Amino acid sequence: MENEHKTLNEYKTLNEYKTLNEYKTLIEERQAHIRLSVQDGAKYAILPGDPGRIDHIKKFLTDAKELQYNREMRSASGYYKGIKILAVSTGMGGASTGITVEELRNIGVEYMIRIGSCGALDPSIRLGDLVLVNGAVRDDGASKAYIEPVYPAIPDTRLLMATIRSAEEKGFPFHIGKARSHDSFYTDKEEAIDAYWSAKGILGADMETAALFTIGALRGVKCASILNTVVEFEADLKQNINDYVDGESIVKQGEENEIITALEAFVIQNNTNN
Ligand SMILES: O=P(O)(O)O[C@H]1O[C@H](CO)[C@@H](O)[C@H]1O
Ligand SMILES: O=c1cc[nH]c(=O)[nH]1
Repeated sequence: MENEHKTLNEYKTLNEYKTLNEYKTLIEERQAHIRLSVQDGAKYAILPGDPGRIDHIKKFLTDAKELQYNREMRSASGYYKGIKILAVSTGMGGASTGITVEELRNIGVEYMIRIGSCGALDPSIRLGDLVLVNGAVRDDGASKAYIEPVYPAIPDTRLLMATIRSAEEKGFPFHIGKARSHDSFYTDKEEAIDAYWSAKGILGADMETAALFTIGALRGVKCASILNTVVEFEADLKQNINDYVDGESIVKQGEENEIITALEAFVIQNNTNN
């Protein structure tokens, strides 16, 4: 109920609605892609790329329930230390991430943390290490569809700080730095591109963080991104991602670490808000 009213307040209070039907339509109407309505909303959402990761997040939630599964957007909700959490997969890439961010905001989500996977671009980063992203190179198409490339892709400072504090308190291996978000995996230039951004001090590569940060910031949503390293720098990309999908243990541990880091960051944020 708390979240419903937050969103509805952006429009009018209940008394100002012309009819009860108008009010009901607003809270019951499902978003086109995530298929969730204001009634499903929560203040906090954790966003994996992979719909399969929803199962792993649910293990950390009480009263976890599946909500919707449409295209690549699968959702579940539950509670972590008494706080309602939505888990919604974005699918791969900035385009579907942008749609997910917009529709989650429409149902009242105010804080979003991506829990993704990345390939390391920094040679010192090991499998399963977390990258807490403090800025992203906007090499994707979706963020550029919203605003010119000079606009920075950066997380919400306090939410980033909360992720740093929770990873530190848990003793997880992590790095703080920049990521590069891209739209391609198999062009003929990937090695040269990775070498270029590695030399510029970028820590890791993913496909969603830049769109999340850019679109989230433009829409007033507070965002952060935690990436689990599934490929070390200059290692075999296909082999490593296959190992991850097959449940290889170090990267699975990294995934668990990023889920806990995000959930604990929401607890820190929630304590600050209250
Ligand atoms: O594991 P997720 O969160 O999907 O993240 C990474 O994995 C996918 C590519 O294999 C891309 O979506 C990339 O950003
Ligand atoms: O190298 C990688 C590995 C995972 N995800 C990416 O986007 N790039």
